[in-house]
Order: sequence, then C-alpha cells, then structure tokens
Amino acid sequence: MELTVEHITIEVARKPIVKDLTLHVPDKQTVGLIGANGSGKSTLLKSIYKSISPIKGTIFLDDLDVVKASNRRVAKQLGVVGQFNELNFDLTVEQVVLLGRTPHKKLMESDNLYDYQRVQEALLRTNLMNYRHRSFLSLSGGEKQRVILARTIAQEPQIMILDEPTNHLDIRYQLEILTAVKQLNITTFVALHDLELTASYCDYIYALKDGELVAQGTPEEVLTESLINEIFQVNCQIYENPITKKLGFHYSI
Ligand SMILES: Nc1ncnc2c1ncn2[C@@H]1O[C@H](COP(=O)(O)OP(=O)(O)OP(=O)(O)O)[C@@H](O)[C@H]1O
Repeated sequence: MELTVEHITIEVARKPIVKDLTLHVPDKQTVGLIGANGSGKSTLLKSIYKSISPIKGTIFLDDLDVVKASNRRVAKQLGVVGQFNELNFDLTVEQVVLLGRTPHKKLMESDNLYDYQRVQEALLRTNLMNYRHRSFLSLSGGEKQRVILARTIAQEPQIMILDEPTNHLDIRYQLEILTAVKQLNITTFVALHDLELTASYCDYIYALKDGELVAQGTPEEVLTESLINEIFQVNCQIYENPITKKLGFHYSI
C-alpha cells in the first residue's frame, strides 16, 4: 500500500502549521520524517490518521481518499503509534492488544480464534508474553509504548504511522521496536528525532522546517552537516559508525 500526500495545508488555531506539502511513501518502504520541535511533524501525521483535517490538499492510501473516508474504513488499513499513549481506564495488556482488532469487527461481534491468534503473535513480536495479564496502567512508559505497538500489529494494518515511537524507550527497546516494525514488511512513515536511528532504519527521508519540506532523499543525501545545522541549529560532524557502518553524528552548539 502506498501513501500519497499532495499539496496539503493544515491550520491550527488559524495559523498555517503545514504548508502546501507533497510527499510519497512507496509500498513496503520505511520513510522517515525529521524536523525540529514544532516544525509540524505531528500535525502532518495527525492529518494522515484523521485526527485533524487539512484545509487544502489530498491524502490517499492507494486509491482510498483518507480525507473523505470514514475513520473505520481508514483504520482497517492504517495503524498508528502516537507520542502519548495513555488510557483513562484500566485493562490488561492482552485486552489492550485485543482492541487492535476493533476496526475489523461488526458491532457486538465477539472475538474469535483468529483474533486471539493475532493478539498472541503481536505479544510475541513485541516480547510481551509475560506481561499479558498485567494491568496496562501499572506499566512503565516504555512498556506501554510496546503494548501500543503490539495493539497496532494485532490490527494487521497495511501501513503504519509512528510518531516518535522510541520516546520513553531505553536503547535496547529503541532498536527492538524499530526492528519489530521493519520485520512487519509493511509501508511505514515514521517521525524520529534520533538521526542515527533514522539513518539506520529509513530507506528515504523527508526533512521539515516551519511546516515546509526543505529536503528529501536517501539518508546519505539528506543527512548532511549543513542541513542538520539548518534545521536543528547545531554544529554537526558526520562519520561512519564503525558498528552499523551507517551514518554517525557528533553535535555541539
Ligand atoms: N492545538 C494547538 N493550538 C495551537 N498551536 C498548536 C496546536 N497544536 C500544535 N500547535 C503548534 O503547531 C506547531 C507544530 O506542532 P507539531 O506538534 O506538529 O510539531 P512537531 O514537529 O511534531 O514537534 P515535536 O518534535 O516537538 O513533537 C507548534 O508550534 C505547536 O505549538
């Protein structure tokens, strides 16, 4: 499934936050979105998962018009791991992951063997089998983040949108969560702050500044010292990470 965003403008409180932006996420590719705090990354992602409506432009998942389609129709295809993952009521981990099946169910339809198999697989992929009877609210921030990823995996989306999915996670789980996402082999659009993770996991990158695209291309094309200086206002030195053989970064201000 591919994502096509064309000439999107989004206003929040009458202020343009995303400005005439066009981008494309090809089938089964992992595409990264980078930019400073407040550059409009979350706002753009929210318009793709229908939490906010653009005032102009179109968003398509293959030929599904996201702006016009119902939430349920979009949720059958698209999974979201957001920045803040709180629930107001308590459920077990297994129950939270089972909620991922909701878009596929009719009203009052009960959960069946296939649903429970999807939940089990999602718990295995996110290393959460031992947590399945724990209360969600009792978990740490990083554990909650993994449960939300498991819920999204159980949803069986064809495209996944992730907004800073490594927030709250220690180094091992940062790598684990991105590896688990990559192994799903589905179309992925992910906002990340960590440029080494971006360089390691993304096939292609879009860079956002003040709601406009300032660069796009492969990690090597986009993640240059001058672009990083321009969008993050830091001095940066790039080297080859001796372990990953991908880009490494030193920063100073
Ligand atoms: N409800 C709102 N009311 C007013 N301004 C808002 C609202 N939501 C977002 N904004 C503003 O829109 C701009 C873009 O915010 P957004 O959350 O999209 O940025 P971001 O790139 O995701 O930032 P971060 O890296 O900090 O998560 C910010 O200046 C923010 O203050």
